[in-house]
Amino acid sequence: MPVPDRKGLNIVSLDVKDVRFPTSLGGHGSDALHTDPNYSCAYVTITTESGRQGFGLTFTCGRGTEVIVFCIRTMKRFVLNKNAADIFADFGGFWRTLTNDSQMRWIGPEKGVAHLAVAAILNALWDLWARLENKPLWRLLVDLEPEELVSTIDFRYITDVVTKEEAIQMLKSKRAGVQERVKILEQKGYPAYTTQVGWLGYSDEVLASLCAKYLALSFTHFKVKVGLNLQDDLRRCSAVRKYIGDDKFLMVDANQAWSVDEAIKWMKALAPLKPMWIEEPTSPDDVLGHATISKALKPYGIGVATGEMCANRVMFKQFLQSGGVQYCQIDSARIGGVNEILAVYLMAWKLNVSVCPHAGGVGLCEMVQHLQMWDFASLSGTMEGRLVEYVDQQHEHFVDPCVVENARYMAPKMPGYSTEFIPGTLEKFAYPRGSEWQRMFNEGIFPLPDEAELVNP
Ligand SMILES: C[C@H](O)[C@@H](O)CC(=O)C(=O)O
Ligand SMILES: [Mg+2]
Repeated sequence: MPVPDRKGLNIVSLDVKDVRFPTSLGGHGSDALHTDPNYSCAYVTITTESGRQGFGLTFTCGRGTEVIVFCIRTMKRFVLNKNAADIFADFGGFWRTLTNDSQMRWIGPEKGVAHLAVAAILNALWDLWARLENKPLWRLLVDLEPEELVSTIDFRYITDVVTKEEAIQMLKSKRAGVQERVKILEQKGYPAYTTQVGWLGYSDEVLASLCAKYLALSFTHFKVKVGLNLQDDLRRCSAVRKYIGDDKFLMVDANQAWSVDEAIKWMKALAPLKPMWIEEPTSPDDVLGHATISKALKPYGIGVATGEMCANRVMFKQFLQSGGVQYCQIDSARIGGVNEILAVYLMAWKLNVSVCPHAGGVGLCEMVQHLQMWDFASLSGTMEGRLVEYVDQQHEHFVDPCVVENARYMAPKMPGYSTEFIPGTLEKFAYPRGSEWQRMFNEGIFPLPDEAELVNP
């Protein structure tokens, strides 16, 4: 195991900040249910005795970020004064300590605010580990021996689909071609699709100009938000289909707007526009509902995608087992960090479902590219039927922003998980005291926050 020397790696601080960007002003990121999101995150910085740092975040839509910040502060006790090398040497064991504390698990377990907090902390730890190894995270994952990688995963609740031993065998069977696939990633990157054209708050004119922009950037797959009004959806999706032509791909995303029967009816109406998938047609918890929708839409060639609000590996297991999902959308900031996401990739591969990561949020594009590149190099060995979402927002705030060229993510080169903000970002966008927020309050662009938010230092 490439576990760093323990010297200097005692964790001496865990800092967390509420960071918000005023994206609702332009309708960026808007969908049927999140009509005015301010793209935000709880941003964690972990520092060791020797001054080494790891940065991690979980994505939110504005209000409520302070709740996650509080939860992360409560969880500090599980991290402070631990030695980072000890954590990495038994990452699976540490994962259980963090997610299954006998008192805190009552507010989860492994779901909701508690799990979002866990994700931010674990993302910071994985970033720290990759930095200590002087590798981008995807290379750290690829270079771990199958036994080492698998030791980071908690297999409790999923052994009926995949066991530790089976996972090791799956990874070993792919070892032979790993270096060739790494070269392919370094030379050609990984295919992306764009959601930027179709936020629900965008006017028809903006949608038209963005279609032209992303076509010129060589994108072949375009996702459009739907679900508020069928006539509007028909008009917007017809326009996009007209702009992109029949040889490109259209995906639609309802962000949980419908009941099961409504989803089927609505999608039958959109079927002539040939959407490749309907994303989050109904409640993210309704496994059997998704299976019903998948079955009903199969004859129309429409698959079902979900995962960005899937609570944990157990829910993913059921979606994958039930035939409720044809495109599995892992999210780097919702479930329990890389450790739990690896479990989902293993189950999806075994159950023959393509993983197409969700990335509509702050820093998600930066993170999920690493995970999907690991999948190509070490597990699935294929890019067939797989794409990583790309939204062109907030990249300028990252020290190592994702780079998308010719509609492909270029392989990250800098050490870490690409999660560190540039210094000015916290000064400007920490909520509510950042200079940009102060300016917007003074100018009346946003109301002063209420008491709950003000208690956040
Ligand atoms: C609120 C977010 O922008 C959400 O709409 C993102 C999403 O559903 C996606 O990227 O997919
Ligand atoms: Mg979505």
